[in-house]
Parts: sequence; C-alpha cells; structure tokens
Amino acid sequence: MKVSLLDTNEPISVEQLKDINVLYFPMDMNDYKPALESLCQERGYKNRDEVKLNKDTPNIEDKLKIFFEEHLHDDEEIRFILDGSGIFDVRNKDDKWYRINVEKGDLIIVPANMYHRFTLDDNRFIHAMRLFTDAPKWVPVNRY
Ligand SMILES: CSCCC(=O)/C(O)=C/O
Ligand SMILES: [Fe+2]
Ligand code: NI
Repeated sequence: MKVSLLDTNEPISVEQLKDINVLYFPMDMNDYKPALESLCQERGYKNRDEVKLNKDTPNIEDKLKIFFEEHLHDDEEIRFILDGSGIFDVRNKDDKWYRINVEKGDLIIVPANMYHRFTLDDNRFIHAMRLFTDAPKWVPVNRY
C-alpha cells in the first residue's frame, strides 16, 4: 500500500491514515485465513463476497463511473485485495483527498460515513474480497 496527499504527492503514513480512522492490515497471502477469521470475529464481519474488475467485466466503464463518484456508505467499507491493484481516494479532515494505492495482500477499512471513491490503476485489474457486518449490500450515497 502507498498513500499520498493527492494535491501535492506528499507521502502519508499508516498512522496518518489511522488518525482519520482508515485502518490498514497487511495480510500474509501464503496464510491469510487465520488472521482474516480473527479480524471477522473481532469486528463482527458476518458476510463476504468477491469482486473482479478488468477490461472484460461487463459494463466496466459504467461500473467504474459509479465507483469513482464521490460517495459514502452508512457502514464500514472493508476491502481485502486478493490480486491485482487499485486506487481508493478518501477525504481527510481538511476535505483533501488521500490517495491509497492498494495491491495484493492489503486489507483496508474505510469507516462509515467517510466520503471516498475507487478506480482501477494502470494494471486495470483487481480481485477483492468485500466484507460486511450485515447482508452484502452496496448503497452509495453520492456527494451533493
Ligand atoms: C475494489 S472493490 C470495488 C470498489 C468498491 O467495492 C467500492 O465500494 C468502492 O467504493
Ligand atoms: Fe464503496
Ligand atoms: Ni464506497
């Protein structure tokens, strides 16, 4: 994972992310199941699904357009990157974007009610596990 302030490219640390309640868990991809199960147990993640996005995904451009609209959710957004890479932008306390480049092995938690957006990077491929406290749902509330 690499994080920067989008406007200036200034590097942002995991601690600075934590200050805005975005959590990062690096996962060992050779043996991630025990750590994943205990995280789910501790934080009450009862459901999960997987999403793959690449150039052959039906309606990929429409999907990316929706993901890249600045939005929030009334629950945490938990994404575990199983393969590939991508970009999450999250708003910091000054309403500036932190750009989070995620890759295989990264698990990030965006808190409820934080404006964010997602897009693919130049690799144009991501395979992510989505974890949910309740039934899998994806209800974006767009800004404005
Ligand atoms: C990497 S999963 C696709 C993006 C997504 O699920 C989401 O909710 C973006 O806000
Ligand atoms: Fe989301
Ligand atoms: Ni979202």
